[in-house]
Amino acid sequence: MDRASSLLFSGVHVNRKRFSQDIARFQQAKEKVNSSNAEDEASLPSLEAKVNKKEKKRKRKDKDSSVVEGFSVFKSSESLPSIREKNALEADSAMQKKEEEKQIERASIMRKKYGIHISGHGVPPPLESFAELSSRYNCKPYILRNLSGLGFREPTPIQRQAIPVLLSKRDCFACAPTGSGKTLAFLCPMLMKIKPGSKKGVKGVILCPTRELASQTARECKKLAKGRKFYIKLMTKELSRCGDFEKMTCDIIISTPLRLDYVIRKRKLDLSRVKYLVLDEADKLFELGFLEQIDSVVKACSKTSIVRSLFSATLPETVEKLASTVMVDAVRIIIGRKNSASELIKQKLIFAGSEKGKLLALRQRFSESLNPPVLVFVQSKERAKELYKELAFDDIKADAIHADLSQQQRDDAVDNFRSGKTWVLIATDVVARGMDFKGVNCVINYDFPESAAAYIHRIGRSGRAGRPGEAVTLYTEEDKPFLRNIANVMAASGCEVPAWILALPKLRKRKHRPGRDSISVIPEDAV
Ligand SMILES: Nc1ncnc2c1ncn2[C@@H]1O[C@H](COP(=O)(O)OP(=O)(O)OP(=O)(O)O)[C@@H](O)[C@H]1O
Repeated sequence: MDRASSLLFSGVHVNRKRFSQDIARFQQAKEKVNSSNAEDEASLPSLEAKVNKKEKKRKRKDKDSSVVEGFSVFKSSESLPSIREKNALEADSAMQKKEEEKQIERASIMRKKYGIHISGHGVPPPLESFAELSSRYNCKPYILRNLSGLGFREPTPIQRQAIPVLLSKRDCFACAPTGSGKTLAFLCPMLMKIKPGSKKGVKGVILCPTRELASQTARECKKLAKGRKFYIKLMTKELSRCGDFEKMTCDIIISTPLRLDYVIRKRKLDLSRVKYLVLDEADKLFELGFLEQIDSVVKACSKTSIVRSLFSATLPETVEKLASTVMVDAVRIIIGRKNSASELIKQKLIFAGSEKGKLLALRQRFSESLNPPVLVFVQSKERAKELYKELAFDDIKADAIHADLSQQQRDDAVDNFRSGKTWVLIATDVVARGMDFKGVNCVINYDFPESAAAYIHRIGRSGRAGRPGEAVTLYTEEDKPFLRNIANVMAASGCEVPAWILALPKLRKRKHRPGRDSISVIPEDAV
């Protein structure tokens, strides 16, 4: 008996004969079941394979899920350091933010201390010292050596702010008092950013309104570049006419607008690689007489990444507006009060009544005290010649400089005044801007200046680089209505001005250039 039937019938006595048919039927059914079991067994490998496959799949799934789980576990077990990393990063950025805030605060304290006013976004902090040129901007040692050789111990306010702005390749408007070191403020970044001796053309252009100023700037540039093989060229008349610019190595060109415009028009010089363009005495350069030439130079300096800058002691809003059409995202830097005279200059107004009265007043002053070097400004070359003739009769070492002289004569007049051979230099406005005659003790406005800006620049020939200076302005009845403009400048720089002058009516007319009686009192045949 097989096991199933024995279990089914255990302990039960069955009459096999009586139930033989049922047993036979049961037997058939059992065989059927057995045969079907046998069939099932035959198909077992495939089923097992299926099960195995399923099992494998499950295991793989499990494995996969364990991988995923593992990964997530790994993630969560690795997330500790990552959280730490995140925290560290956050702490770092918080510290960085704090440091930035401190820097901003330090910068604003320094700006306050030095009277630096800025507008524009992301303006770099001012320099604390020249040494920062190395630490912050990787400046080559020769510049620091030259600065120290020139006796410049610390940067002036305009240098503190304009140098970082230009080094960060931002266009800029810079307005700072006369004699406050604007020249170095634009020369220094230019030399730092230009590779000397490149054969690829001019990289720096400086425009000045007069040949004298261009020549002075070229000399200053060479002093600062000493020790490096820079090719710095002053655009003289001869160079503009005969220079072969294609064969010439030239890193920096310093020129008046007229000369540079000439070579551009003659297609002698390619300025398309210029990286730095400086307009010194910018408000003068934006006057009608220069405008076309400036336009031609600005167009010729066509590099898109060019850095353009405007410098002057006087920058009227009209000029800023006009210039802003060619500037990109410019920073504006004002030192002290905009369009004001240097506070180092003691300013005086003297009423002389008439033209004759002016000559008397001048003679009297020179007889009482002549403290050379003295600069005397007149309004025209004719008047410069006349006054020179008058003073030549007195025992004064005087000379004159004006546009009727040859270039050589003008250079000699400047050199003799600089070296002390000339005590009194009679000049037109040709030397009113930018000229750095060291130690001019007094500026005398023999003829009333034509505008407040002209006044600021003229008197700014004294009181330079921290030294005190004096300015005397003679006026006649005719000049009285224009006194208020000058008096405002005087008052703004802390000089005393009579109340009646400040109460004079405002004038619409800006320029004052009246016809004046001749200075000469000496008969023509006596000369
Ligand atoms: N950091 C400095 N320390 C001492 N002297 C300096 C410094 N920088 C420039 N100077 C000197 O100051 C004098 C005036 O400088 P600069 O001619 O550049 O003045 P400026 O601001 O351009 O004046 P202006 O408006 O009349 O053109 C120069 O004799 C120059 O050598």
